[in-house]
Amino acid sequence: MDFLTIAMPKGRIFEEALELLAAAGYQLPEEMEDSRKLIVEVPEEKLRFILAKPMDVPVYVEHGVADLGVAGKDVLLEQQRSVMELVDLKISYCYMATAGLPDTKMNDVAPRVATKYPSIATSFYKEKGEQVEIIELNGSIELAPMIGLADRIVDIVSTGRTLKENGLVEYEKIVDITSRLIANPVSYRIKQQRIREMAKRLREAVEAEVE
Ligand SMILES: Nc1ncnc2c1ncn2[C@@H]1O[C@H](COP(=O)(O)OP(=O)(O)OP(=O)(O)O)[C@@H](O)[C@H]1O
Ligand SMILES: O=P(O)(O)OC[C@H]1O[C@H](OP(=O)(O)OP(=O)(O)O)[C@H](O)[C@@H]1O
Repeated sequence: MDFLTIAMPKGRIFEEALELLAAAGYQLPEEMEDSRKLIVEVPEEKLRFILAKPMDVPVYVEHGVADLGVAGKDVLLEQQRSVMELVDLKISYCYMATAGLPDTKMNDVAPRVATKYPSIATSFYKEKGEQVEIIELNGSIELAPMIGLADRIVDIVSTGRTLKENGLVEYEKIVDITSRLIANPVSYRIKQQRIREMAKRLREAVEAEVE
């Protein structure tokens, strides 16, 4: 069967993305949310889902093993892969910001910035004309200023609760983040009709949600 393959991020974005697909009229099995299966085929809709780590979604799409994917704008900005961004799904809103201990200046000599997003952080400070050393971490980024590893962090803020509970404050907002529907450029050409139809239906569902 000629499936459209969609790479979906497990975790935070997954549920909202499924809800949006349902709102766009796609009939998906209910057990998809609780299943541990990594490939889910829905023959009735001619769809196949690959359940991937959020950071890996653009990798599958760039290599063409997935025609489409759902990825956070943070991941897209960080990785700059050769994929097409088709629809702003307006789900999983958060933003990227700098933060640190209150009332502290950046170290004049060798300022250090901890982050899971080295490329975004580098561009941000470069644009400000500040030279910083980037320290790449994989999570619990807020620890870095608390234990003296870095002067600032570049990380995602959603409710602000993690910063607050750890005595940190936000300094600069960098960019708003939502999830996007992305496509492999070759798939887009070859399966244009189906992909454009899905993009259109999702766009309409997003509009209906916003209203
Ligand atoms: N509070 C938040 N923290 C992190 N990511 C968020 C938040 N709110 C929305 N997002 C979006 O969700 C995506 C991350 O999802 P999730 O937290 O499930 O994965 P992850 O932290 O990258 O993966 P894992 O923790 O499994 O390594 C981000 O790319 C971002 O677009
Ligand atoms: O503003 P808030 O609502 O508190 O959300 C922001 C926090 O959530 C994310 O971490 P996550 O929970 O993904 O854990 P991690 O530190 O392991 O990445 C992010 O890195 C912040 O730490």
